[in-house]
Amino acid sequence: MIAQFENVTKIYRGEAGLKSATFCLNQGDVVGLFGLNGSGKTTTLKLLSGLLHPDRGQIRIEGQDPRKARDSISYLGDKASFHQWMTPQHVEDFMAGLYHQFDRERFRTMIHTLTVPNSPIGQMSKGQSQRLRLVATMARKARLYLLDEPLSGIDLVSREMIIKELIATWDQESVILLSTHEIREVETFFDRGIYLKDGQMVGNFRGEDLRAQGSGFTDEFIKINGGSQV
Ligand SMILES: Nc1ncnc2c1ncn2[C@@H]1O[C@H](COP(=O)(O)OP(=O)(O)OP(=O)(O)O)[C@@H](O)[C@H]1O
Repeated sequence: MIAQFENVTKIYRGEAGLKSATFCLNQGDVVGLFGLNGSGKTTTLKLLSGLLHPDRGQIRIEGQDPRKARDSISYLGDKASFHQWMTPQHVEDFMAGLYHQFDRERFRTMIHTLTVPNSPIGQMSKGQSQRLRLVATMARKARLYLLDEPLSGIDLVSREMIIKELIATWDQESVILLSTHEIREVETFFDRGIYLKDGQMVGNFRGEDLRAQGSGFTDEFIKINGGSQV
């Protein structure tokens, strides 16, 4: 087991953003974190990354507090992380300077396969700069990859290709936790899905169990959220 999230509650100004959530993340799994806007996905990812601290409960990454496990965690947040003037080469040098476990070769391979242009970020489209941020996050050697909405701004046709490439170049010695509400095009890539609704964890299913019942991650999402997929 890589990560353990036990009875975790996060309170924002008297209101619970996340209530008593419990789950484990195991090596080799690609796990989806599914929920509507405001359901608690970003809160969960920030808690695992050590950016937020729980008000109740316990989080362990390989037995340690997330704040002490920073080298094991690679986090793609919702905020832009690089300057507008930076090209992929600048990003590569910056990341390699910051993290000794940065794999330049993997970075270059993914830049090529995800067709990130060789131009400054300020001249890239939203989807192109999002691809670059995703590549930079995944080229770090880590045990836990936390990807907050990595498919946002990526066109419908490219989403499947991007997830496919991401998994094809992944060594499977870690776990990927990926939040999205765009499940349909990529649902076959998830081993497990964790569902959040109004800050509560309302489901934790293995893909193979759902398929054995003739269901899938999208079907469960629709069941849980009353027919709405954002
Ligand atoms: N900094 C904050 N201060 C106060 N409330 C917050 C803060 N961050 C999140 N919340 C609240 O916590 C709840 C969960 O928010 P969170 O950002 O985790 O949801 P989400 O599932 O990531 O949503 P989205 O899909 O819109 O990104 C929401 O009700 C939100 O309003």
